[in-house]
Amino acid sequence: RRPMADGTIQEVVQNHSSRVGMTPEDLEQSVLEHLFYTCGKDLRSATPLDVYRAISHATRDRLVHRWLQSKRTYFHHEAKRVCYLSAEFLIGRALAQNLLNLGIYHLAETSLDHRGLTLKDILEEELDPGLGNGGLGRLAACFMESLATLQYPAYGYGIRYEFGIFDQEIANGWQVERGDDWLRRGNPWEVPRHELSVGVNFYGRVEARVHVDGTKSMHWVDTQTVIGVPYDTPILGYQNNTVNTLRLWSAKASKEFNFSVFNDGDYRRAVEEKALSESISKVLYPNDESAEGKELRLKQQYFFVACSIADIIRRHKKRFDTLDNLPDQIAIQLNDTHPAIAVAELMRVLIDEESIAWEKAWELTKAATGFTNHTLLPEALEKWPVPMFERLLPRILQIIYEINRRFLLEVHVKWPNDDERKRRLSIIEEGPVKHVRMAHLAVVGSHSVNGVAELHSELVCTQLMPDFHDMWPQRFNNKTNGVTPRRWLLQCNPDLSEALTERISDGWARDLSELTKILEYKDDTEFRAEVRAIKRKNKERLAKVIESRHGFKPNLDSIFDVQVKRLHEYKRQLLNCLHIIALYQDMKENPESDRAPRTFIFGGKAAPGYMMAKLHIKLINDVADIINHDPAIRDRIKVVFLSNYNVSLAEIIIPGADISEQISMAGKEASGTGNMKFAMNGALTVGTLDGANIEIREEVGAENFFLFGLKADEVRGLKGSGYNPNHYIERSPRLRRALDLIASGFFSPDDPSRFQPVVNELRNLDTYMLCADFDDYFRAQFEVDQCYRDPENWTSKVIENLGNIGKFSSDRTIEQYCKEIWNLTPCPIDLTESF
Ligand SMILES: [N-]=[N+]=N[C@]1([C@H](N)O)O[C@H](CO)[C@@H](O)[C@H](O)[C@H]1O
Repeated sequence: RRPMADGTIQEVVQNHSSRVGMTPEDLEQSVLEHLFYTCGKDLRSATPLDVYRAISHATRDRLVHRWLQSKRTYFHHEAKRVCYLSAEFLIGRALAQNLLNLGIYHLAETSLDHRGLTLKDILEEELDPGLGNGGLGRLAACFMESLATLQYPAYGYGIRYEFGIFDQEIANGWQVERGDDWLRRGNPWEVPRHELSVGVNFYGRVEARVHVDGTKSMHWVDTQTVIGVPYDTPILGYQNNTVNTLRLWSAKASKEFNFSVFNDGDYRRAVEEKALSESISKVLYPNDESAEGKELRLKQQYFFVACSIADIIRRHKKRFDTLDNLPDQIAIQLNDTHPAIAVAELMRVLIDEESIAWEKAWELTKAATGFTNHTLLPEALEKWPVPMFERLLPRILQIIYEINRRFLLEVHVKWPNDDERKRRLSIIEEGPVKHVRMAHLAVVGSHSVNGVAELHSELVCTQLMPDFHDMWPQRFNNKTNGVTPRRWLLQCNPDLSEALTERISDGWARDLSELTKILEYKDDTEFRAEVRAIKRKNKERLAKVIESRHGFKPNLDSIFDVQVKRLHEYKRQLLNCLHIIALYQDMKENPESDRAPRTFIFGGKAAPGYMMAKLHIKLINDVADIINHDPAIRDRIKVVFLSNYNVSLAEIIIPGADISEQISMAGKEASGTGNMKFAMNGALTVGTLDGANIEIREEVGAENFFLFGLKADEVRGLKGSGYNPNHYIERSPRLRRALDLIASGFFSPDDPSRFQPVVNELRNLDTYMLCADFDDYFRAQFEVDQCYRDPENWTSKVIENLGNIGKFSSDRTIEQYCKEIWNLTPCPIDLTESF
């Protein structure tokens, strides 16, 4: 507390050197002090988990003053901030990333080493916060890190699930789900903010009150309240002073026990009510790209949205005594339809709680809100039954109806006699049971609607929402995804990062477009040799994981051919499996055939209720079993399914890959982000012209990308003209033979008809056109083989990918969002500034 000239007392964030000193000794001292005071242990009795907690707290000590200063700076400078609302944040482990972004990774390594401890081992003690399903959740995490690195004021808002995405075990080739109790060891990276808890209403009814001045107001009464308790996680910028906040809401019963119920001796109901309300943030729904219709899911969505909107308005009113400038101070981004109810909730708060007129409230809501669509899959588009909405959120439904009434009036003005168009556009889907279309609510309530890659954004306009595009073409835009180079290169591939920094300095870590400078070394033999040596070392690390889990050491000279992503038929893991079987049959027939050895590596979870995807996992494992134990094949083909694919495993697999499989049916994968991470780590892509593959190929050069398959318009054309898979099976002996082998039960001697459903789907429907793309895929894979056996040619392609991948940094994506949707400007943090 410093007395100022004008007599006022100023608060300055102090940092006492011993506590946050940046020398190895200081850090070592802090770790020992936390071991003692925080964990109640000394070095002799400390477990690796204790050391992990101690160094995590010591690291946290070194960011807290930045965190506080960031908040104060934004408040003081009235900085506009983005609030990224997402039901998923797949943030991965925090310690290594935070040490790196604080610039003290090596310091930590040294100070632990000094005590005979290995940072690498300690890092393994951290459990992955699996608060997401896949790409959408990880994208939100990459975005938060880029926002902080680019010094933009930002809040991430989501749910603090007690159980994240399930842990996947493979038992006898089948996926088995285990609860992911990720908090069982505590979490040093979160800070509860009980004082900012919010009450959220459910159920009840709405009553209208007419006031003496004739005005009417709506009141949502007899509700059941659940408390949302915020837990804050710091999001550090890369080597700057910015620390933004990820605020995740946890549900708590509003009152411990409903004593009146309790006193009536209905103990069970008392406990049930408590458990019921706290079940809201209990578990993440494990569906990727398929809408979950359960009432608890709608409760989860409204819960975190209502908490977040209340928090946003509370903070705004603390600074301003008007809400008129809300859109100048806040940008709200809806990460898919999961938080779309925010449009109606913001309206409710502005009208019912802030007494703002409907029209004004609507202008504020639209101006403040943006919506991102991440998928075209019809089954992923969320719509909720009106009766469920009525029961759970009666006031919100009323507001949605009024939004829709006014919207359809706007449609009527433009297309007076087009009832069919009104029916298509309506937020309410007519039918025996009416439904609320959440994507429609999001578009109507937003000033911006974007897709996540050029092709996808185009298909959003032409396929998914043509009527809305007709209505508001100016709202639709594209923001091609990106990934943070801090986690997905600097952290997961330190050797390659060093080789780059040695030659082009470390500017690339902040601005990935600087990677083009490495192209000057394309013909540099030393660099080329280093690129190969680094890949081999990373393959070795991956091979160790495979050996420890599957008991065999993959051949490091083999092509590490990797497909890791959620299991979904449109991602076509089955096509990859068909190629493996065809290759196997070829090798059996021509044992002398001279092909490069391959290690096929799969990983990915299937939604627990998605039986076909689970059957594909079983097929891959059964095929692996047969081929891996076939003496005729030796190690020329090895197949492995690595269980429990998550962010941490990806950080080991991706740097060790030679081939990145991005083989979805064109028009189905909105973007993909794994494709970007692989190319950034020196893998070459085998892919279709789908999602961001198209832009990756444009950037790295067609000659450095193994392309195959039908284009999106060809897929639509063929489907339109009655696609018949048999037409392709008859013309492809390899494909037919592979299908016959599966159908024969060769890979499932214990249950010969196990995979009949897989073969039937391909022969009768082939929804994702594997048969149409099979031969071309086989051809592309043959090109991979040929190229791999020419290491100089391969290395050139790898360097071309590395040098031209800069576009796919989430920094570029975030800059575009900030300039074109959120109208945000950076707000650097000065630690000496006092307020
Ligand atoms: N939901 N969803 N969509 C996805 C992914 N499955 O999470 O979002 C990702 C992030 O936008 C996309 O990369 C991916 O193509 C798309 O399928």
